[in-house]
Amino acid sequence: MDYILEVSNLTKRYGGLIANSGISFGVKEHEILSVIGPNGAGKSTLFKQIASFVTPTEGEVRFRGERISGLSPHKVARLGVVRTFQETTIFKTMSVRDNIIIAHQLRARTGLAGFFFGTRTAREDEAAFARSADEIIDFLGLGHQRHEIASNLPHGHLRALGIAIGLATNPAVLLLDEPFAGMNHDETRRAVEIVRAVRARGVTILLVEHDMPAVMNISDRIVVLNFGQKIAEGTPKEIQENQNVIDAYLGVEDESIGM
Ligand SMILES: Nc1ncnc2c1ncn2[C@@H]1O[C@H](COP(=O)(O)OP(=O)(O)OP(=O)(O)O)[C@@H](O)[C@H]1O
Repeated sequence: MDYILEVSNLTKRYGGLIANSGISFGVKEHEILSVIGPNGAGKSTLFKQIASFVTPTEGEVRFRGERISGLSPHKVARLGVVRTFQETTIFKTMSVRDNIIIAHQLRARTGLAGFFFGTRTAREDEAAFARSADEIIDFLGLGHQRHEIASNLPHGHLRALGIAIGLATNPAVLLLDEPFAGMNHDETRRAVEIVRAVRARGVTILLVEHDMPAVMNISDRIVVLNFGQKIAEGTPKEIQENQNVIDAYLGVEDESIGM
């Protein structure tokens, strides 16, 4: 089986604490794969290692067969593995459109300096980026907010802007960090549709999420972590019926696996 992304024996220790222990799995091209697990299970650590924000203690991540562990997050993003930017990396005082245009710089011929100082190549790039930004805005249904300052956006739209910024970097694999957190039912339904539409553009999607109904609805496959280890992997139905998973979630008050 050819995987677009392969996680092999990934282990991360923080002093005596083992945040991830010997985690292995593959991600198929164009699938939506969710990583779930109770609080502190090691999901964020796994994501940070895949996007190379954190270097593994042992093991490695391969993208299209090439080892990406140890490369800078910037390089990994350029190769096509992009973690959606947290709200903190959205420029709050800039418009939706300008935020997305700037995100295109990640794949630009010139650096940010050219963008700000107006070199010719940068000006050509900027026109192309503006067209692409408008296309992404329309695709994500953010048209009414195009010129809105990011800090004025309601929560759901801010999340959509995060996805838009991720898309602007033209990813092959998009890592979504709790894309449905803090959303009401309608916002979640819309966000699920957006994620599906992003996949339909040919993007492979990995997500960490606590909203179990949404995870069960959207995922092709699910990887379950508990205490830093992978305890299960399978389709939503297989995961819901897996005794190890049910046991891991028993006694956890604020989470359920949607049964
Ligand atoms: N930089 C760090 N230094 C020390 N310990 C860390 C660090 N990052 C994470 N940990 C620990 O590693 C374990 C796994 O944390 P992680 O954030 O990956 O879990 P999680 O499954 O994402 O949790 P949540 O669902 O609450 O976000 C936790 O015990 C956490 O305290």
